[in-house]
Amino acid sequence: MFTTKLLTLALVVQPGRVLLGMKKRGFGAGKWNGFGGKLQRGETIEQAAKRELLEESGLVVDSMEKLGNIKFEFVGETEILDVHIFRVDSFEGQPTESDEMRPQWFDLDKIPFGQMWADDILWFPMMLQRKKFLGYFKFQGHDLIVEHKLEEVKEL
Ligand SMILES: Nc1nc(NC2CC2)cc(N2CCN(C3COC3)CC2)n1
Repeated sequence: MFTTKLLTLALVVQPGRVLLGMKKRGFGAGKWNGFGGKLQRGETIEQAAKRELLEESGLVVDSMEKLGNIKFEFVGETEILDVHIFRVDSFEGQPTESDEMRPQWFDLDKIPFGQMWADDILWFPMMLQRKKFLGYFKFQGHDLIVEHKLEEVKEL
């Protein structure tokens, strides 16, 4: 019996660079990632993605597109992480450090995949090319992908 946890992930992309945050605590601490978290009661996934980006980076979304959905399973655990991935192309504000995240811009040819979740190197290129994608990853612990599927789709 699996339970599913809905999570958001927003990647802020400007020409030639992407904004990532160093996660300072909690799940994924010590890794660079986009900005996101859980839904609050009564929130749509889009509303949660915008709220989490604002809370974690200080940025207000002007335009955002849903590009991906990846489900993550961990061997021996019964909770599936259902991550909805958004690309933000325009925003207001300056990236600001929060309790959760320390933001930093990265040139697209210098994305620190070695300090990110192991799945990122596989789907980031699709996100950067604005391709829509569905994925499934099975992890053994936090570092080893034992199984995965990743496909481009016409619509999510
Ligand atoms: N890039 C990336 N990869 C992941 N891989 C799976 C872990 C193996 C998960 C993931 N997120 C799930 C966790 N979420 C935290 C913020 O609140 C919870 C951020 C997005 N983000």
